Amino acid sequence: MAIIDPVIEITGLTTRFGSHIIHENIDLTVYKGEILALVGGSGSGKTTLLRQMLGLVTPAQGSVRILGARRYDCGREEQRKLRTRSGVLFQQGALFSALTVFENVALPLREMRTLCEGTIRELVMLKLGMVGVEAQHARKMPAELSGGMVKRVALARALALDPELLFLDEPTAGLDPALSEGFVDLVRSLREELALTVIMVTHDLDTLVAISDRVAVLADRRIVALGPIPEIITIDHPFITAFFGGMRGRNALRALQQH
Ligand SMILES: Nc1ncnc2c1ncn2[C@@H]1O[C@H](COP(=O)(O)OP(=O)(O)OP(=O)(O)O)[C@@H](O)[C@H]1O
Repeated sequence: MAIIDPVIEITGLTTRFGSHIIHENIDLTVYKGEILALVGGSGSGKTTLLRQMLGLVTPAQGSVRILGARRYDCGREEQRKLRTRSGVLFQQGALFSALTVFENVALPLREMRTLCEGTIRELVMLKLGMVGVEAQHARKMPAELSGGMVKRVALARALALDPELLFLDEPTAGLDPALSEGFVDLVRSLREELALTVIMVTHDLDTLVAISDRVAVLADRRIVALGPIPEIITIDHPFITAFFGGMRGRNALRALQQH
């Protein structure tokens, strides 16, 4: 896969909540077609950085360019377009509990206000099929679904508008290892099929090893390491040593060597 075009360009980004500085002068470029994983300790600002790429948290300083547009300095129409070009799977509140599976996936399509009911129906069923959810589940309520199925439906909703960028916040949290593996395989094949760029926050080493092309490590308010895993693990930083050096880290890295 040729990785050349930058689709996200963050430069000189600083984030403050009151007197609390979360990020300081961060630069990060994400390239078209790659899966970039953001890792870091609890509270290091991973989710906040993801939300800044999505236009949900304004940085104190710096610039965020998404698909060539300035995220925090463009008109309303441009903002709306950018939103439709990004799909998001948040860790919490993945689905609206009062809506059926069908209506959850239909929601972003209805918000477009341009599609007729027949087209919406076709697209919803297509997206559910893409993530391996059978048509019979479309009428179910989220509470009737297994954890793995909820994630798949949320992914179908994230893909509803055919996004170019897919943002995943802890996509495998709460799934057992077999379900995690299935979900990771799904993301990998969708990336190939749909030419997606994926930005993912994860604590899960197995997921990280299985699908990330590059990893960005957030610590000390900065990105202290950025690159493929074999490069990252050579960097001498306490977070990296603790994260990759434990028993789970060693097991996950062994899996990487066997790939
Ligand atoms: N809206 C907000 N107002 C004030 N503080 C915030 C806000 N959002 C996040 N924070 C603080 O910013 C810091 C970074 O939060 P963030 O959720 O980005 O970290 P994280 O790396 O994703 O953590 P975790 O792995 O625990 O989810 C935390 O100290 C958090 O309390």
